[in-house]
Amino acid sequence: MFPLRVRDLRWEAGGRAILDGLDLDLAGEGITILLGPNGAGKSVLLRTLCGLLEPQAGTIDWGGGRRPESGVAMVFQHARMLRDSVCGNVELALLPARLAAGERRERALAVLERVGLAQRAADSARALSGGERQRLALARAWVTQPRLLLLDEPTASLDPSSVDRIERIVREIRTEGTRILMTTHNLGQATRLADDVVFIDAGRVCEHAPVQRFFARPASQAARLYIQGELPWRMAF
Ligand SMILES: Nc1ncnc2c1ncn2[C@@H]1O[C@H](COP(=O)(O)OP(=O)(O)OP(=O)(O)O)[C@@H](O)[C@H]1O
Repeated sequence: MFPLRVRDLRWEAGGRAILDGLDLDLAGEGITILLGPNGAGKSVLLRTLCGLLEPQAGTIDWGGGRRPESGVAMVFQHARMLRDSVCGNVELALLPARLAAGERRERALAVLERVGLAQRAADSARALSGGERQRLALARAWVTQPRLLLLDEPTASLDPSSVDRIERIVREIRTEGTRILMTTHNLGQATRLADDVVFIDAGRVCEHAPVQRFFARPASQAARLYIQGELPWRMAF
C-alpha cells in the first residue's frame, strides 16, 4: 500500500477543477498534516483517496498494488452516529471482519476503553457531546486497524481539553503503526502532531516538507500568507 503515489489527479465539479493536477507521495509511517485555505480541495482529496469520489483523471498507485479492499478508514468533520448504542456503533464497524459476536464485543469494548468511552458503552451514540462523538468516530475507525487513516478536521469546534484528548488518541493510533493523513486549520495542532506538512492551494500541492522546515521557511508565497493569516497573535486585541 505504501509508498502511496498520487499523480496528476483531477476532480471536477460543475466544470470547475477542484483537484487540478495534484501530485502527492506518502511513505509508510507518521502523521502528515494537510493544510490549505478554505476550498483548496483538502476534503475532496481525502474523499478521493478513500474511494468516495472518482477522479476524472490521474492515478493513485497504492504501493504498486490495487486500492486495498480494506485498510483505509476515514473520520469526517461531523461524524454521523448510527441509531445504536456507543458499543453497537463500534461493533458495526467490525461486521466486515466476520468475527464471532463475543470477539466483536470484546474488541469494541477494548477500543472504547482506549478512547475513554467505556463507561458510555450502553448509552445511545446520538446522546454524546461533540467531543465524545469524535472520540467514538475515531474508535470506529481504529477498531478496524487501518493502514491509512484519513481525518478531516477531527477537532474543528471542540474545546481545548477535547482537542487535547483527540490529539492523544491520534498519536496512539500512529504509534501502533497506522499512517495518518489529517486536515486541520489549527496550526498549533499541526506543529504538535505533524511529521510533515502538505500545503494545498487551488487543487494542487504547493509544498510538502518536514514540519519544522515548513513553519520556519515556507517555500511558497501562498503558504507564507496562509501561515501569517492563521496566526492567533494577529487577532485584533
Ligand atoms: N460534491 C461536490 N460537488 C461540487 N462541488 C464540490 C463538492 N465537494 C466539494 N466541492 C467544492 O470543491 C471545493 C473544495 O472543497 P473542499 O471541501 O475539498 O475544500 P477544503 O480545502 O476541505 O476546505 P475547508 O478548509 O473549508 O474545509 C469547494 O469549492 C467545494 O464547494
